[in-house]
Amino acid sequence: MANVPLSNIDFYHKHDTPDPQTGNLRAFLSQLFQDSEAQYASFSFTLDAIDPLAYLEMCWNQDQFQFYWEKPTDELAIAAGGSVKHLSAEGSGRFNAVSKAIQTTQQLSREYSSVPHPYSGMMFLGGFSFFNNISDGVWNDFDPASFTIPEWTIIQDGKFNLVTFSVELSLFETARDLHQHLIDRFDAIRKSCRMDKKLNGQETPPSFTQDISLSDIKNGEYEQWTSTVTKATDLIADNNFDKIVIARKISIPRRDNTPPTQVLNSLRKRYQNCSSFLLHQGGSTFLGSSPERLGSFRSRLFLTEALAGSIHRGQTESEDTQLGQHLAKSKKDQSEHNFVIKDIEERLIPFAIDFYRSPKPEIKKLTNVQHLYTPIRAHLEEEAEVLNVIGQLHPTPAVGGYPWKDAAPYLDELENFNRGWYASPIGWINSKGMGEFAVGIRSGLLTQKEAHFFAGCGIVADSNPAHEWEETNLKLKPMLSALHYD
Ligand SMILES: C=C(O[C@H]1C=CC=C(C(=O)O)[C@@H]1O)C(=O)O
Repeated sequence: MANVPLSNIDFYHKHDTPDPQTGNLRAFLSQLFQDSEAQYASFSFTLDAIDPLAYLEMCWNQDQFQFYWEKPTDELAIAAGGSVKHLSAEGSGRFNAVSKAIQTTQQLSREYSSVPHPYSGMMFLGGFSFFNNISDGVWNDFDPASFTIPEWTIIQDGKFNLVTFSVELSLFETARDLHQHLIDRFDAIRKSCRMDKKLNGQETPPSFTQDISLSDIKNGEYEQWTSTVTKATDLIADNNFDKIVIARKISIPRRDNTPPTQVLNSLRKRYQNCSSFLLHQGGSTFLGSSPERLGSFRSRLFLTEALAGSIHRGQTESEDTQLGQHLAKSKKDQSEHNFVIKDIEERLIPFAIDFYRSPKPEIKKLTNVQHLYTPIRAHLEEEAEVLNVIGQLHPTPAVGGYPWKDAAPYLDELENFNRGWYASPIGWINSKGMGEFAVGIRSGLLTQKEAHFFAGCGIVADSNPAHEWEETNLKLKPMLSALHYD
């Protein structure tokens, strides 16, 4: 978490560890091996004072699934690694397919926890592609829907830490073998934490600062952008649709050696009210710091939001306030924002018993940009499946268009790249029916050879290409800075 420095790791072997003398765990294990339906199991134990990002950094394994999520203002951080099971799907039915696969896996899973805690138990970590399928080879490591049950998860919830180990039971012959495995995993975490203290005493290898700035990137891309935005406003004037979100992709050869965990460390410090995320699979890393929540859910309560309409931050407090007021009054930004509210509410109707939003947008201030922001709170119907709700909301007009069915066919033609997982739902679900999905914006994809950065903005009837260009530059800044590209 932001207030726990990377170097300040400590870890205690407490009374509730998988100690051979722990009666409850032994009883659970022997029952587990008599349960003919059980195929997976998870084991949660408390930990003291550990920064999940520090642990992930220390045991980073390029060849394995790795995950990180942190929203400092919510005091929640999740680090995870390894893969017990991977669920994937594609096409328009991918949300439903993953939802069903998760339910089936949960029915076959058993859970032990040394403490009753909402974050104990198995987690499903992953996300979805923007479109039903992915046509660009740079996203080869990411399926259109991809969720992993990690081997280990460390969760920091406020000041409380929990570690969970998940296993596939067929890999263990006896309860004793599994018990030994848990002891070994626990000891390995302890040892790694000791090693980390040494590692943190060493100098971090310097990363090569790049001589690439946003003004260099401008070149021919600016002319292309102007013509794309003009085409979009022409299509709006011809009544094809009301709004479309056009994005840019910048691809740069990778010459820096900044570890992804360091990028995340810088993002979580600078963007405390954002969800900083990292998904590493098959050697590629998709990461970012998203200000936009697509949905978070706890039981039947579902929180989502409209986030659209942007302006830069001021140099002084008064300039900043004036800019915020200007944004709140801007007709162009209001219309951009209102399409998002209207569409989210329309899409929630089939799933919600009721929903509420404040009548006027608030201003959400990030380090370099401020947005119009309207939180929306809904109570879902008993039978609503949250991943299907997420699938219905995606893409909101904050990243897609309005009406989406009319704008969608033009997006491919206007943007000259496939979005992959950019602007898609990224997040987690746990065994208690809690979860959160951010919209994967302010993000980048790191492959072995290249870094790809994405940023888009909402185009409405009176959008101006030059202003929108500057807005995308502001939105690119967090990732470019975190990777030393500015
Ligand atoms: C599409 C992006 O931002 C969206 C979220 C907030 C504000 C936006 C805007 O003002 O255009 C965009 O709708 C992006 O950052 O890539």
